[in-house]
Amino acid sequence: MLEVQSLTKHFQVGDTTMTAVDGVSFNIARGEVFGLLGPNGAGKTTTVRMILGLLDPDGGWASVDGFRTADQPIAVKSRLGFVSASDGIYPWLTVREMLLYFADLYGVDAALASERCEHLADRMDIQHLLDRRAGVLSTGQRQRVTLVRGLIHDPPVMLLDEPTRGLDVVGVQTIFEYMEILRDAGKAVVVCTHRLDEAERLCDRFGLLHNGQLKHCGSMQQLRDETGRQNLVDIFVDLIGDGAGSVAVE
Ligand SMILES: Nc1ncnc2c1ncn2[C@@H]1O[C@H](COP(=O)(O)OP(=O)(O)OP(=O)(O)O)[C@@H](O)[C@H]1O
Repeated sequence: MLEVQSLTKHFQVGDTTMTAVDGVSFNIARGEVFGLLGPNGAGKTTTVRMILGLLDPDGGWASVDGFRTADQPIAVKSRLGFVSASDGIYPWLTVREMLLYFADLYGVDAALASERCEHLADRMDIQHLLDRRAGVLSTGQRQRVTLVRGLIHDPPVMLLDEPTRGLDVVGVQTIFEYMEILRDAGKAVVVCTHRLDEAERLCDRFGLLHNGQLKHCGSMQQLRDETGRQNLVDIFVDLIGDGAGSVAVE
């Protein structure tokens, strides 16, 4: 469903060229949750921005549901849902108005959008918030609304960038519930995070990025067999040595 092949991106930093993403390849099937993991600066966000079509790759390609980002950016965007910790909301709209507005931006038929809005509001327990102004929501309520918004156009592929950043224990639990909804719906999901403990519980397969390169890719069992280590923290410690301190393990 999501295919990433030899994606590469260089940046010019002063007089030197640095390679932020270096020939990264992976595939994600329907109903699969893939953790794109790595310490700060590993290249996670740059990879996601190339998949979304926000950044042109210097090499390689990404395709969503058979459509390549570089060739058919609109078709790709309509098939992607994106949720990030820094998502904004429209404070003067009610939650319902905002959700329907986003559905409309994606060209979803009005009757279908209303139906989806009710269904997702039920699943994510925000029915009681639909007629409130988005600007008055608490952080946790806002998070739920943002998660619903990412699904309003029913995309087959979801990208979640640091979805648990800044959330309390209830907020983190919400992400786990959301992930079940995505799995049930057969979405192909990419979760970018440096929270290895959460990733281990959330994801079916993992891609371990370091210095722009995908060093390991596979299920937890495959990674264990490949590295002889039992968990992601130990695998990363081996991979990046002293730099492992920048990977959150709490
Ligand atoms: N626009 C840019 N210009 C120059 N360098 C950049 C640019 N964007 C990213 N980089 C560099 O590319 C590397 C990868 O950055 P990226 O944001 O993809 O990492 P990340 O894995 O998402 O990190 P984090 O977990 O800290 O968000 C970093 O060294 C970063 O400084």
